[in-house]
Amino acid sequence: MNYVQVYIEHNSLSLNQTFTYQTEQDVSVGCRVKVPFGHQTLIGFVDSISNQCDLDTVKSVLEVLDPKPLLNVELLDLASWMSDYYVTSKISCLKTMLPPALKPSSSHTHVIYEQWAMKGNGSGSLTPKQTTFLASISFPCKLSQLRKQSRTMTQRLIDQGYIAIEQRPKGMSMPASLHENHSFTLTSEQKQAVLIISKSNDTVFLLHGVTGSGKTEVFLQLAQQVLSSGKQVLFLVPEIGLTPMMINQVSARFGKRIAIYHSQLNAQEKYDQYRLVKEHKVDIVVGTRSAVFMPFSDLGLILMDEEHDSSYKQENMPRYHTRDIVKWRANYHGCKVVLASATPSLESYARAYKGVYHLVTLTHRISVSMPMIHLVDMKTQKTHFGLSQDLLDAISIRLNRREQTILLLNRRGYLPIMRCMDCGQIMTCPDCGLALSYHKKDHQLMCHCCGRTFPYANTCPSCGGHHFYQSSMGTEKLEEQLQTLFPSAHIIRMDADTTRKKRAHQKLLSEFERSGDILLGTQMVAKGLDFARVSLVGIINADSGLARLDFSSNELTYDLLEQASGRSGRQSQQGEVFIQTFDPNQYVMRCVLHHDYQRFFKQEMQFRHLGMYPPYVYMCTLIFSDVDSNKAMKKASQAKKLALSVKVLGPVEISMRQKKARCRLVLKAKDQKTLHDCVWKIAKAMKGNIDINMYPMLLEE
Ligand SMILES: Nc1ncnc2c1ncn2[C@@H]1O[C@H](COP(=O)(O)OP(=O)(O)OP(=O)(O)O)[C@@H](O)[C@H]1O
Ligand SMILES: [Zn+2]
Repeated sequence: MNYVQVYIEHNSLSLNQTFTYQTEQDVSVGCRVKVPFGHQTLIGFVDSISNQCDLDTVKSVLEVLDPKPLLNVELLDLASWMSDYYVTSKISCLKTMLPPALKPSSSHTHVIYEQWAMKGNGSGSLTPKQTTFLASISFPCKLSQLRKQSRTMTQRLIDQGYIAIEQRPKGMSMPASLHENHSFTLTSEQKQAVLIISKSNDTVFLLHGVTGSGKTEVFLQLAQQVLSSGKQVLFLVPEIGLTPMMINQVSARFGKRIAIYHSQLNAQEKYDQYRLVKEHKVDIVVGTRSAVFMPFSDLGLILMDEEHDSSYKQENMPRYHTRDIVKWRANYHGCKVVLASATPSLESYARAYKGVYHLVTLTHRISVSMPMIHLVDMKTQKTHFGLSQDLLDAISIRLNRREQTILLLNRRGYLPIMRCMDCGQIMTCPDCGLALSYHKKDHQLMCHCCGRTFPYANTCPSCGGHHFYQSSMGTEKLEEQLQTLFPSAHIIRMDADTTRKKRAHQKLLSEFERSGDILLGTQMVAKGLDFARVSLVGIINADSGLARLDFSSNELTYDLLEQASGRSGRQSQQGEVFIQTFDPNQYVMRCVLHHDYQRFFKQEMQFRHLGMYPPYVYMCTLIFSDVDSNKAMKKASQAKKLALSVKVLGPVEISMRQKKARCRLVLKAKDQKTLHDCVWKIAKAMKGNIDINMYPMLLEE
């Protein structure tokens, strides 16, 4: 008889509690089992196994779900480490690591594969007709199309190897022929970077390269070296939808041996990609956050692009940061890590500064200089619908020259705030207490925090008034107004509302590349885009992020402005940027004006030092929630009494979530272990739900 200790996820349990069950079946650590728990049947993971037990009564396992453990030894170890490091339940870590469909079941939609024709290295003689046919094909293209044109000639070219066939899940983007196997001659800076990283004995590198300095090519060359030595490569990107060009480049370079893993895949597609890695059928994985848990067996290199990006931090349980996982896995596999960004996180840059990471820099763009920044002082400018005359003139010039413009407004919807003109009351979400936005197309009010929507009422709930301030605007209104100002311009809007559908990002971006004049949107338009014809970037409301007064507001604003600016003039035209601000002397604006990351870093580090914030201290937030705000406050105060070894801020009441009041404590310590031990002490002593966020990137979410 086997006695197994099983992790179960249940509200009533304290962190990482296990229960003992018995079974006669074969079972190993890490297998999923179905077990009775109270009146319920739950699925748990086996934590350990023994053949003895001193309990009087032991319930039996109902079913062993996996003949072999789903996760290998490395990933099981990683789950234990994560649970300890982030003070979070081990079962949530195990669950996070696995693709949603562990086993394809008939209820899942199956992937449909398509055959693509790729250019092959054929040999042998061809008839003149076949030669003309071959020359007319623009690779890659769907095989079915070629067959329609001539079945026999297509087959002949396949037989002779002039056409190679590749299976791809339907709907997956294919490498554009333009990028086909095309690698650049590296600039001397790029060459130097590749050389340093490949020759050095250090493990973690920070590649700090200004926007448009060609970091991608450095990545690809490093990947190439590692792949030729037979090892695997993990290439992490923040958001797949925004990096179609990057994906094309990687797939064009490395062909079939690539898996692409991200949140827009359905369960079956994820499972397929996961299996490809597990069975070592691919050598390189390009993916977002969750790809960091792929079951590699022989990892040789991890590349993390835009390492500062907040999407690398998971904001629900387990609240991990991809960078931490990357370093853990690199250590396990004995491989190198390259973190890259034009605006590295303060934390990473501070480590590089101290020599913990090896700093490698790219200081120039490939063939143009950095874009020219204009800070537009909105206190003195004449504006039309929130747009300054300077920016409008610059847009007109671009329209006349058939160049492209990107506009950033970091608020979606039509009216971001509904404030009554009679009594001043703001319409708020009853669940969160935060302002509701009006969305004109759907004609409804929406809470951007919880997503709840309400029918539009043109009546103030407090005084019955019918007039609302029209002073602020979101992307939906900006689009409408730009279209009035520039009636013949082709304007494309990209924000959470226009990108709900699968592959919507790609569609909008290729529409922009083909025929767009203006791309406007939220922070999505600031990330990673590389369009040759964009020579103007406008930032409408540059101060909005600074108003938040979070400890990282300056850093996030600097990143956003510098990254957005970086989309302008990347290839041949000299770029220009107009930043609309009410405070052009604020130091973040001054640093962006000169693309001066170093100065930003030094000054911001001083503020962090004075305020005792990361990276000078280790920080954690604890949030206690309850329908009764007094109870939430009481729990927070109890926890505070346990936190003797660290500095504590709060408790303070913060915005509600799901009708529950929330109270927050902020814990800080100079020493990581002190903080870690203190949080564990609280987590063990206080049962029930505490939302623990170790090393948060923001205080307010
Ligand atoms: N050696 C090279 N010669 C010519 N063009 C190059 C070279 N390396 C890169 N490029 C081109 O320069 C442009 C910028 O490169 P890339 O997109 O890699 O920049 P980046 O450093 O990732 O910038 P960002 O941080 O803004 O994303 C791209 O269009 C790329 O194709
Ligand atoms: Zn809400």
